Amino acid sequence: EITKAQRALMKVIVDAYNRHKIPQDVAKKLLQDQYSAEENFLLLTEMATSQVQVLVEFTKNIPGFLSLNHEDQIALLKGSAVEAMFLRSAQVFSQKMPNGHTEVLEERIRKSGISEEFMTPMFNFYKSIGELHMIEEEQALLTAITILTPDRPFVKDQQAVERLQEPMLEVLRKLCVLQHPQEPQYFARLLGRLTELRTLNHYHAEMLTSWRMNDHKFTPLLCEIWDVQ
Ligand SMILES: CC(C)c1onc(-c2c(Cl)cccc2Cl)c1COc1ccc(-c2ccc3c(C(=O)O)c[nH]c3c2)cc1
Repeated sequence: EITKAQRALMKVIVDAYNRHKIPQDVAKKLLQDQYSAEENFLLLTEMATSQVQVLVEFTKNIPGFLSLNHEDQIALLKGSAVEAMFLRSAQVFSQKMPNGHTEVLEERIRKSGISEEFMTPMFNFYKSIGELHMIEEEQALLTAITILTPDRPFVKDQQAVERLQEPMLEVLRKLCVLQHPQEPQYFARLLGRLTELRTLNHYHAEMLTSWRMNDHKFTPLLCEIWDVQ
C-alpha cells in the first residue's frame, strides 16, 4: 500500500520529469532535411547538450539531492548522464512521442558515425524498454533511481546516496505491484534494464573514442560531463 509520503515523493519526481523537457524548437531541428553523417552528428550533439541541461534541472528537483556533498552531486551527474539519456531517448522511441520524431531520430543515430557493433546493443535496449510499456511515473522514478546510483566513480559518501535511492526503489516496487498485478516479476524486469544500461556505458565510451578519432567536436557542456578534450 503506497503511503501518503510515498505518493508525495512520487508526485515531486513526476512533476519535475514532466516540467523539464528538451525545448520544442530544439527537438524540431531533427526534422531538418540534411542527412549527412556530419549533419546528423551535429544535430545529435545539440540534442544531447540540451538533454544534459534538462537532466541537471530534473536532478536538482530530486528531494535531498542538493543536500549531498557538492563533489558527489557532480560525480552522480557525470556517472549517470549517458544512462539517463539512453532512458530518455528510449522513451522517445517506445512512446513514439510527437516531438520525438522517432523515425527521424533513429535514422540520424544510425547514420552519425557510430559503428555497427554498437547499433545492435543500443537498439536492443530501445526495444526492451519499449516492450515494458512503462507509465510516466515508472519512467520518472527509474530515471531518478539511475541518477542516485551510489557506486558511481568518485562518489565519497555512498551511504548518503543510498538513503536517497532506497525510498525511490520502494515506491517503484509498490507502483509496479499496483500497475502490473498480473506480472509479479515486472519490478525485477525494470531493475534488469538498469543493469543493461551499465553495459551501454562501456559501448558509449568506445563510441566517444571513435568519434574523437575522426575529429568530431563536442560542446563544452558535453566535454565537461564526459571528460573529453
Ligand atoms: C553527442 C551526440 C552525438 C551523442 O553522443 N551519444 C549520444 C547518445 C546516443 Cl546516440 C544514444 C543514447 C544516449 C546518448 Cl548520450 C548522443 C545523442 O544523444 C541524444 C540524447 C538525447 C536525445 C533526445 C532526448 C529527448 C528527446 C525528445 C523529447 O524529450 O521530447 C525528443 N527528441 C529527443 C531526443 C537524442 C540524442
